[in-house]
Amino acid sequence: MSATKVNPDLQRERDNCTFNVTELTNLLDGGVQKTTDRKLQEDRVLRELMSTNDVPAVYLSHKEKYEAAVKKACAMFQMIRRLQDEENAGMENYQALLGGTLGSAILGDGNPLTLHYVMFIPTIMGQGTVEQQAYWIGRAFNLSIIGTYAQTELGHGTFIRGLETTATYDPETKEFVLNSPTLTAYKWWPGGLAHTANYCIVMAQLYTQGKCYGIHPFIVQLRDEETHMPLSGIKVGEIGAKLGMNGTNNGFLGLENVRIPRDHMLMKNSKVLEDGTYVNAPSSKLTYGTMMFVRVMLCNDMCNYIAKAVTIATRYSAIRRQSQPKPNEPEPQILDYVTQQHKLFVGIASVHAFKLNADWIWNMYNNVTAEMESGDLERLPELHALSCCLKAVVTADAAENVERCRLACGGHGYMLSSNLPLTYGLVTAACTYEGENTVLLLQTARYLVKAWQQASAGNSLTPTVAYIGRVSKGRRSPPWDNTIEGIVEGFHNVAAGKIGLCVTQIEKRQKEGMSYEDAWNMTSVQLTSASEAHCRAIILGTYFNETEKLVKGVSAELKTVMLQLVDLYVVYWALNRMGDLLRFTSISERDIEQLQNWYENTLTKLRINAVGLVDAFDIRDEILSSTLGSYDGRAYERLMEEAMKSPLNAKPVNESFHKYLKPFMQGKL
Ligand SMILES: Cc1cc2nc3c(=O)[nH]c(=O)nc-3n(C[C@H](O)[C@H](O)[C@H](O)COP(=O)(O)OP(=O)(O)OC[C@H]3O[C@@H](n4cnc5c(N)ncnc54)[C@H](O)[C@@H]3O)c2cc1C
Repeated sequence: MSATKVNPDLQRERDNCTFNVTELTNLLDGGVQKTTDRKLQEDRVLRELMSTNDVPAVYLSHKEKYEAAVKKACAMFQMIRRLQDEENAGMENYQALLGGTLGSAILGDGNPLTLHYVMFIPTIMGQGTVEQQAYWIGRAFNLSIIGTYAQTELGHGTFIRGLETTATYDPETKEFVLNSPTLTAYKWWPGGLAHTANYCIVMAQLYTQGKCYGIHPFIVQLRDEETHMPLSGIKVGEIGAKLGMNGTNNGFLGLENVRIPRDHMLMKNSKVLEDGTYVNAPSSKLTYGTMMFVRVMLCNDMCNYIAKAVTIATRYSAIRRQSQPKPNEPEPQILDYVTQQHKLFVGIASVHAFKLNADWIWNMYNNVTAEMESGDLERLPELHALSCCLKAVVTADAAENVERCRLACGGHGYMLSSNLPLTYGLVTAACTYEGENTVLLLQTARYLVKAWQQASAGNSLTPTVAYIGRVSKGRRSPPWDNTIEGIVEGFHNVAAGKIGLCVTQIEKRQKEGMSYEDAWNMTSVQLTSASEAHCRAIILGTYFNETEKLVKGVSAELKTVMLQLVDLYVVYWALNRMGDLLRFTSISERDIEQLQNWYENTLTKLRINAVGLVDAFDIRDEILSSTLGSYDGRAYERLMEEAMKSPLNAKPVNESFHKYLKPFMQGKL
């Protein structure tokens, strides 16, 4: 770590830490070797790609930001290409450079080439025939062509069947003709579409022999490979400035009689034959695998962003002193305020909880895939339901945690140089892309309602919803048990109780004459709440169970802290959802009082290790990119150094004084 002098308050925190920080770092990385590899990779990438003398990106214009992002993205992928050649490495280099750690250190506000790697190539691999893969993948992998993925339109995002772009087969020429029949049919959002990509996977309604066969993927060339000029019939551009991710070059696309060869339709699943005959393939489960992979990656990325935010806010809270609660005593570190601990420590625990949950669902995915190969599809809907709600809850919690960390830094957290606002921009976007969160929660709710109905009919349920069976049979909930296991059980009762109420409500509304759809819509606030409760129960239970396993192999000191984090997280959520627990369990006023004390005592126990816990995330200064969170704690010096980089500080008097202020002040304007 940094050799510069460390702020004495921060140093004291490190001296007082009760566990071995490196032991925890290794555990979080997945082993000593993985930590060593990660550090080596960081050394190499940062040495080559971080330029210290650039003007801070926040002072660039929108256009300059894009141009700088393209320059860095090219340097990044040039490096990956070399590393892949030298080491014959797997996907680790891509994962690190596209994600929330190294990727966001180099391109802090998004990467215009991300979609090429995370959507264009995987879609060709998942949905292209072997011949199509052979034709496209090589060129795509070495970036001879740059692609993106265009699904969302101006008029439709969630409702895919409502997309309006058409691809009509012309058997005369053996081509598809693509059109955007209306303004709302324009593709809108795809990353890299505006000025970066020259190819694109366009999702369009397939028409052949006069019939519509629904949404299918087509590879469309957008720009000339030499001049980069848009091809005839292609109307392409940028959608404009956004809350964040201003480096991703999100674009729009209109198509006017654009002709593409028949074999540019990705035909692994369904085909259109030369004469225009449509051949429907048996539904492929492969697309499901890609989706699971993306969602798990997203959960891991969210962990990285929360870890960053909470590292910044915790270190800053250790060096920041404010107020004087006891007369004649020095101002305390703001980390000593229990309200501050309440804001920060749940963020630290969330990183652990989400990491373990992401690993757990990934293992489950691999097991279910193995079952599928032997023809057993039983757990597929369960896995789908889980991945939907987990994505929704993790991204929403990540956004909440990052924003809370920003607020925890007071005014300085509002500075872009704290890197908290930019991090929020990246995280909150994930609440919308890869499935809008409310819509995902409602998808899980459909599964839960079905599970309730199956249980009521006496059928057995798959493991993650087995608890519904117990409650749906009307057994009284057991007496409240004020332990971690008891709280997790309580959350199961809340989830099952909420699902049961939703089912009752829907049935009642239908009996009163509502259609099922209207009854569903009328009940949807409760349905999303039930879905979230189900997810909370899973997250809490998994975090507890997986930590119990993990601590068997760690030192006694680390074990104590890891279990304290579990206590904190589970009790935090119990207090946070007290209304639900009161409604659906037999928790008493006395239990609540005990929980509140337990929570406050756990905050106090964790206080001494707060800095050690965020140090264990081992996020180096270049990746944190924050004036407030650096390892040495020189927040004030860095704030001033960054302020001096503002272009407004280049001259003592700004021209506007002579042009406007002075004449105005002297009454001449
Ligand atoms: C940063 C960013 C990057 C993106 N990148 C891409 C990309 O590369 N390629 C691409 O194709 N798209 C991309 N998207 C688009 C993204 O996938 C869509 O925005 C997303 O699917 C949501 O669709 P929408 O915007 O149409 O919202 P809508 O679906 O219109 O949602 C608006 C509101 O309506 C609600 N709603 C909608 N349907 C229902 C329902 N059935 N029940 C209850 N409520 C409902 C939602 O909950 C939400 O509150 C990106 C978006 C963002 C923000």
